[in-house]
Amino acid sequence: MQEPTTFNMVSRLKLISNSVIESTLTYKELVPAIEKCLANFSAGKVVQPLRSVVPVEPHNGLLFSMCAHDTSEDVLALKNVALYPDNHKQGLSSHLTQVLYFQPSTGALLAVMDGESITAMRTAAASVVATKYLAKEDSKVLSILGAGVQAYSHAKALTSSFKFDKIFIWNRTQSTGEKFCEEIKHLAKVVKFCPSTKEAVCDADVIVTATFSSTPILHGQDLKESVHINSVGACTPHLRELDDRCMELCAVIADSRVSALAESGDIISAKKEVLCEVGNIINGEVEVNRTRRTLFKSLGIAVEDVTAANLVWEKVGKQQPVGF
Ligand SMILES: NC(=O)c1ccc[n+]([C@@H]2O[C@H](COP(=O)([O-])OP(=O)(O)OC[C@H]3O[C@@H](n4cnc5c(N)ncnc54)[C@H](O)[C@@H]3O)[C@@H](O)[C@H]2O)c1
Ligand SMILES: O=C(O)[C@@H]1CCCCN1
Repeated sequence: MQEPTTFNMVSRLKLISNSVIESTLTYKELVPAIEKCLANFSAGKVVQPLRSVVPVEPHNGLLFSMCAHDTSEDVLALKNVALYPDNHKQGLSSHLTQVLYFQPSTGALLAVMDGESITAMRTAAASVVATKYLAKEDSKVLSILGAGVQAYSHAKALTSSFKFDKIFIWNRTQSTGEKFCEEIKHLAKVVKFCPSTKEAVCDADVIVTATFSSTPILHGQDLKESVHINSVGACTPHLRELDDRCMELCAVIADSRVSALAESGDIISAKKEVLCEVGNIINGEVEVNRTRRTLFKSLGIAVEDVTAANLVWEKVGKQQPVGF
């Protein structure tokens, strides 16, 4: 009998497309699953090395490799992200990603999933969890800086979990920002484009920063006394979205302390302490005063992809015939 090898196992491999994933994942299921995995992560139940990053300098690209084993759920996966900010010029997404989903008991590859919606939705779900624990309960004004994939998933996820009366949008390119406002106008009574970040954030209770900026776009002097920020961009040491004053004013809570100290340009440049991980708050180990200024520094961690991929596998992967 022929021994199973990687190559003859390929005939049983499931390939799961983005359209299938988009119609499968819901925030209703994803948010509690992400909350649980962030709690598991901070309780030491996840084996996850710091992700590796290969710069592809001639093409202004970065190739990330992110792997984790959630030992309490026994789920194993690896995500690749090709981050090419200039891809838009060729009509391609700036993040091209795949998730490899393994059988933990044998290491056999069970599925290759398109990572686009997984990345968009699990990142927004993590921000929902942070907002649940860190923002004021009566938050009514949401501000989003950016109008790309993450801006959209955050608008959808945050409004599906909390009720905002007003959403203020700023984007570097005004026409894209206005188009984005039109797309999300059903999500709040008022959805308005603001020509400056100051106008967009000065009344905000919750702020999302989701851009490729390499210099600060959010300034501490523009923040209210009480505000919660989900900072999603600036995930490499040379990028910044928040100025030093903003970093000084906020208590910083990360998805992963190790990732934040190694990867966040805002934390590294401002030499800012990380108070705790969001998982420490979920696990009841740390209490944070919601009426002060709080900042969730989201780097994106592999266990979030592992969790989202597992939901996809449980809902459609097992049943799906081989191939797309
Ligand atoms: N924390 C996480 O888990 C996580 C996950 C995925 C993406 N990200 C990061 O979030 C950010 C947004 O990702 P996306 O998928 O929405 O990308 P996208 O390509 O869809 O959108 C990029 C946005 O950044 C804006 N932008 C580009 N250059 C800018 C500049 N110099 N100044 C200000 N704005 C600028 C664009 O106008 C657009 O609104 C990126 O930094 C990305 O790496 C983080
Ligand atoms: O966690 C992620 O999926 C992304 C990869 C690219 C950099 C930002 N974080």
